[in-house]
Amino acid sequence: MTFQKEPPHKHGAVGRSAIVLVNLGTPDEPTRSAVRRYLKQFLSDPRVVEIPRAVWWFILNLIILPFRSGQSAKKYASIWTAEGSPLRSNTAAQALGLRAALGERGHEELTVAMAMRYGSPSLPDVLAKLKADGADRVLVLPAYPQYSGTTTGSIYDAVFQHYGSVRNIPELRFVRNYHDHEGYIRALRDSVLNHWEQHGQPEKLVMSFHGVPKRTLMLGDPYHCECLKTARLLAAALKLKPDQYLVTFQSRFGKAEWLQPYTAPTVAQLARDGVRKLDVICPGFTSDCLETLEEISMEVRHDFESNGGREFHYIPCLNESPAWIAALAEIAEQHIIGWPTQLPPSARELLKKEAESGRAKALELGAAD
Ligand SMILES: C=CC1=C(C)c2cc3[nH]c(cc4nc(cc5[nH]c(cc1n2)c(C)c5CCC(=O)O)C(CCC(=O)O)=C4C)c(C)c3C=C
Ligand SMILES: [Fe+2]
Ligand SMILES: [Fe+2]
Repeated sequence: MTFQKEPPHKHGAVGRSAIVLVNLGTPDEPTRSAVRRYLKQFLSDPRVVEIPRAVWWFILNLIILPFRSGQSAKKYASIWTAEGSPLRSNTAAQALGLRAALGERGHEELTVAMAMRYGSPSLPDVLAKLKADGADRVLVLPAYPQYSGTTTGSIYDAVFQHYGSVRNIPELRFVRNYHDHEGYIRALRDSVLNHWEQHGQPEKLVMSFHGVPKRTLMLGDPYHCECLKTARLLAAALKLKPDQYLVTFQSRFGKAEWLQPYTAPTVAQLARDGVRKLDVICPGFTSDCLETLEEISMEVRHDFESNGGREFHYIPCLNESPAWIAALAEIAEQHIIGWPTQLPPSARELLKKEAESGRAKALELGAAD
């Protein structure tokens, strides 16, 4: 093992605190080659696909990547905006919002950055930049409310792996989940109630979560359980009776059985059973992305309408909603207990001097990236 080279530790150097909001990641462009690069990194993660490496290498490189890259690129093109991939721009906006919210709560010393597990800005690059800018306390905040080894667990892996070659490791803290956090449930409830104020209440509310292979549930992954708890709490907050809502799982990948019931066939069946007005919300996604904007709001909408459904509404993700940013700030605050809130006077002096010597930009790192 060789460790990364660092300048000698400066006596009395000022430590800073940082939060990294980490999301899944997304391609850099909606093109076949960029999607291929992204899918290759994503689907080579042993946390995501638990098949013996040698077997998977052939399936991935000879079947999945050649066929899926082009198909997925077309889907990405259908949701791309002037700001790029919605997942990335939404996560960046959340990081900026979180920085502002924490500032208002008196945490002037905190830096907030966003990073992606796959693609850019890459988690190792962001962690290295934070360290270079003097952060010696880092809170890793995954963008996933429900813990799964396939998502949250994989972010932890990438963090551990990065610091495996660092000599002077910062203090690390991790958010594990917030599927039952009051602020998160409140933000979801407000978003549904606002929607109903404008569009009226539907006959049924479908809560659609991203699926995982059923096998991972049997092998101890708590994800399924946490999704069901979120759904129960949201239903209670909305005072819904059991026959007014359903929990489903979307985005099945591959041939194996995934968590059931599957979203698309369930919605089609509801339409055939005579449901005319339906709302779908995706509480497991905190940012709108391909899986919500294309799969739910386009494909599943089509499945509903072509089976006799009349009125389909997709309720957007929390994205930058003020209630969600406030909840994120609460979640972060609950994990940084004991960290200094204010910059010590000596640090203010130092920042001033560094600003004068033109290094201010480097210290003002983070969300602006
Ligand atoms: C919200 C939690 C998520 C879980 C759990 C999850 C598991 C999981 N996903 C795949 C395969 C794919 N997912 C893809 C996109 C995608 N997945 C999530 C979130 C979770 N995935 C998000 C937010 C996104 C959207 C990314 C974006 O750029 O907008 C894709 C890529 C798109 C496609 O080609 O369909 C794949 C592939 C597996 C195998 C898995 C669990 C084992
Ligand atoms: Fe996924
Ligand atoms: Fe999908």
